[in-house]
Amino acid sequence: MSTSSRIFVALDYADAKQALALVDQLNPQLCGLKVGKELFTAAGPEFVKELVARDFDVFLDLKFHDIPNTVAKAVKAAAELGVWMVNVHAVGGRRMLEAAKAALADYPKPPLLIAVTVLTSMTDDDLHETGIEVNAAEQVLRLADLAKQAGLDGVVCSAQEANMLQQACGQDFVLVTPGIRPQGSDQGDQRRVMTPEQAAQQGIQVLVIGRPITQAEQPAAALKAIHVSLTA
Ligand SMILES: O=C(O)c1cc(=O)[nH]c(=O)n1[C@@H]1O[C@H](COP(=O)(O)O)[C@@H](O)[C@H]1O
Repeated sequence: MSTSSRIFVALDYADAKQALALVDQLNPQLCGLKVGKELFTAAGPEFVKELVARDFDVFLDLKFHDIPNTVAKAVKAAAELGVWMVNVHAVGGRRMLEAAKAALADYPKPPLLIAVTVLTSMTDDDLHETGIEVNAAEQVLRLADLAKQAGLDGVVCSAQEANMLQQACGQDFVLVTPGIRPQGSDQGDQRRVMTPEQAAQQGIQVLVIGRPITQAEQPAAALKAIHVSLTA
């Protein structure tokens, strides 16, 4: 399979030392890195800068969701770190999304700005309990449409919704899909999942993969095996 999907490794570690033990074995030409809430809270912006300095494309996954002014400033702070991509929650609404987009207007090479739709850990029933009456796919479509109208570059969704969004939002709209699980690996808290091979076959631009790599006995080897499965 020849694929244009890029793997971003979710560095969900408790501290910089543990994260660097894996990063030291990775090639920035072959994968990007995602820094999320756990590692960012522990290791902070200096750690993000360190990864950028090592030439990795960094996805800063802090899922900003707040009033428009606050989110706009947070997104700007992310751009200052030199990250490649940053995300916000689409449910923050149109004005929040537009403010985030406007905050990046003056950067010659701004990070990609993407919106989280429905978390890949959520089922239709989970959504209904929060007062959302439609199913996950419909809600993903609605939020992706809103994000596109607000001028964002793409969305985070499950690979199960990729085909629907490619048709609705076009091939240039960036799809970022966590909830990727190689055949036979533990699903954990994820619910709307797909294998890396199936996801790559759909032409999804960014596959986010965490525990199947980071919890493996040999994480670098686990990543390599996934790469091989995508290019075989
Ligand atoms: O925005 C994200 O990255 C994200 C959105 C989403 O809907 N689901 C989701 O799992 N993520 C993140 O993607 C990573 C998935 O990790 P694993 O489930 O360990 O592969 C985690 O760091 C999550 O925080």
